[in-house]
Amino acid sequence: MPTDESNDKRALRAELRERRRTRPAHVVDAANAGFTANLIALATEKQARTISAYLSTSFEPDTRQFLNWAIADGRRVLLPIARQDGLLDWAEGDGETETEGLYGLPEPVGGILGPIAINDADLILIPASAVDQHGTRMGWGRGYFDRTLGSMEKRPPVFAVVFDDEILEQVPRELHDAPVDGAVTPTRIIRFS
Ligand SMILES: Nc1nc2c(c(=O)[nH]1)N(C=O)[C@@H](CNc1ccc(C(=O)N[C@@H](CCC(=O)O)C(=O)O)cc1)CN2
Ligand SMILES: Nc1ncnc2c1ncn2[C@@H]1O[C@H](COP(=O)(O)OP(=O)(O)OP(=O)(O)O)[C@@H](O)[C@H]1O
Repeated sequence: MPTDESNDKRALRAELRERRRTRPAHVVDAANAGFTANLIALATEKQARTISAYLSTSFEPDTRQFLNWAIADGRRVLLPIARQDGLLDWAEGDGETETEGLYGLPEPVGGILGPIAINDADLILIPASAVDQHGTRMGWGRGYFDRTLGSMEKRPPVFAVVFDDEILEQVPRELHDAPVDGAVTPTRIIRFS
């Protein structure tokens, strides 16, 4: 039976998804310039040679300008490929080729690395629908990143990438939820703990 928390999450996610879909284009453009600047600042600060991120859709915080910078700067970029079994494979991004994966999300092409490839990352940038002041993160409801982070013995810094109004007072928390160390928004780099 679904718990109260999982029902709360579903309702909240629907609201957050709607907010992303209705954000005016000029607001999104300004936000994306901020994401790029803050993601570059964070990767530079962490001296991250291998960075795990995601290929954004048009409703998500833009990672593409950041990824282009990272690749041009000689950094290795790992991007997720959603598997049927709930795990994530990874492939290196080349800044050009991509395809549509399971669920219609953009994914890298070729050179599939298994789930443990994430262990090479010096910095993990993950999608989220919301995070709260304690670093509790809510994703999009399939548990991919909870499973991925939960399987890691040693985690590098993990930052969620969210719009400012997705930093909430409190996010419903379930036992399997893996907390994040911080969040990157268009205006701030936030550290929890
Ligand atoms: N660009 C991008 N790539 C990504 C992610 C992401 O959030 N963004 N992921 C991040 O994890 C993984 C895919 N995660 C997914 C998470 C949920 C659904 C999905 O269909 N959700 C349902 C709601 C499910 C529920 O509430 O139970 C839906 O949207 O209708 C699809 C993919 C891997 N790749
Ligand atoms: N470590 C785990 N092991 C097994 N199942 C898990 C794990 N983490 C999450 N799940 C399952 O995945 C489903 C979705 O979980 P939840 O609602 O927390 O996802 P989410 O955090 O929104 O997703 P994501 O991590 O993909 O962004 C739940 O049914 C949960 O039981």
